[in-house]
Amino acid sequence: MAVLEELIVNLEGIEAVKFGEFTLKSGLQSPVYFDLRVLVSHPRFMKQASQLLWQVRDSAGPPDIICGVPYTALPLATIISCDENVPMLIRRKEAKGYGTKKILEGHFKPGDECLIIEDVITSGTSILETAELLREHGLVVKHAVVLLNREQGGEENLDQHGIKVTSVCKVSDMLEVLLKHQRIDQSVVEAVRLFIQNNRACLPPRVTLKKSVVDGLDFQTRSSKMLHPMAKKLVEVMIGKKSNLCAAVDVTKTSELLGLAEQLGPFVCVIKTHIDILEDFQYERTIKPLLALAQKHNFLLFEDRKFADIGNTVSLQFQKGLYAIATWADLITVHGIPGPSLLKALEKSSERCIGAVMVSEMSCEGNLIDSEYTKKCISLVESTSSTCAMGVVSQSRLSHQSGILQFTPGVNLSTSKDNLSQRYVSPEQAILERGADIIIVGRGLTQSPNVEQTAKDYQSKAWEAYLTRIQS
Ligand SMILES: O=c1ccn([C@@H]2O[C@H](COP(=O)(O)O)[C@@H](O)[C@H]2O)c(=O)[nH]1
Repeated sequence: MAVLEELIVNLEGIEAVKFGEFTLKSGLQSPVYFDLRVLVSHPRFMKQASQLLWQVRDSAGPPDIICGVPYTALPLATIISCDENVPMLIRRKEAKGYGTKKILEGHFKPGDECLIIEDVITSGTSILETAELLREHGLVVKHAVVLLNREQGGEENLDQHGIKVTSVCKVSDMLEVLLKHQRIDQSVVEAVRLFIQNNRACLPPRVTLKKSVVDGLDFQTRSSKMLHPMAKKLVEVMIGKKSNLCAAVDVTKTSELLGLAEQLGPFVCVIKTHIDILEDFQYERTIKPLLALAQKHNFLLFEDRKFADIGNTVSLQFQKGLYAIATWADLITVHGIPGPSLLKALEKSSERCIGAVMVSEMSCEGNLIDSEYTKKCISLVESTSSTCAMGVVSQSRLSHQSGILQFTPGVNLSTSKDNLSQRYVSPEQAILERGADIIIVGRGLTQSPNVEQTAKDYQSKAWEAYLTRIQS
């Protein structure tokens, strides 16, 4: 008998899988019950299960580290760790209230790729919780291996969050093996199949958005609290055009930039540039026509320069050089690392009252920003909102001051990630769950075969989500 087949038969034998009538935690009546916790009493099967889990891991190669979802998968992960000589992390369910107060035990480096080990997957919630914690600590999570997939939607749910699930065994495989070995009859197989089919599990909605007074306020009302003139101007454009869509036009030719600005212009409130990626930049041929399009279609220009140096250097980078950003941009991104001196330098370097937007969280997986840094960025933005800062780039609602605008990148309707660790959510998730005021969409727009129609679609989805948020 093949190892998997033998294991399945033995799992039934030790009552890790039972058939009958069971009332689940949710109140549902189920014809099947899985309890893989009993595996710990059967070392031979534990070993078999661990070996099979390791064998099915993605062909991408060994991970840097593994982490079992507490508690049932912890011993399985431990066996794999020792047998395969791969380091392991322990995730606590609650942080210790004393000593190091750690929630993750073990040594790791940010950027290490961590494979999650789990016994059973239903909706994927437990794997997702573990993955989010690991990601918050800078680990990269792309794969999870599970012993038993209940085929109730967990695999698909996790795919939406950039996690590929590989399972040793699916419920349907298990049923076939047990039928073959006459451990169950056809009527049980049918009953379990029907139950699984009718009870696909959804992930609970993400609740990253801390309920904030800001959520219930419309842009008109918030405008009266905005201290920065550029914030007020942007909100006026947004209300006028019913658009909270910012297009990130990351292209390398001036003609492409201008062509896309012409197509996108009617649907967006802002066009964001990385002006230094243009191969043929010429102030006269690039900036002048871009400014004309901004005027024609009534959008603002946002240079995503992400300044991060000492005041004097930033002041030069802002005003001088080929790009002379201070002469044309309405908004500019900055990092918080240098502290208040950077904002002061910007404020003194232009009379145009350009709005600074601080990158306080990033969308890419494995970034090194932690919650302490984020908090410091927010207090800097809030304390300078009358003079320089008008908003933040973030993945969640961080400021509860209604005058601060939140820009959220990492939005795409057709994919959940790119191949360089960018992560995406939908416009609705960005606005309703993460608190975005303005969504930033790049390739979702610029690589569309029908730019205008796609822009219209993002614009209406984002505006509808904003209307839903202020009404709820
Ligand atoms: O955390 C961040 C900060 C900035 N960006 C910028 O947004 C766009 C996103 O482009 P997509 O094609 O939609 O991925 C891009 O210009 C980034 O520099 C971000 O993605 N994440």
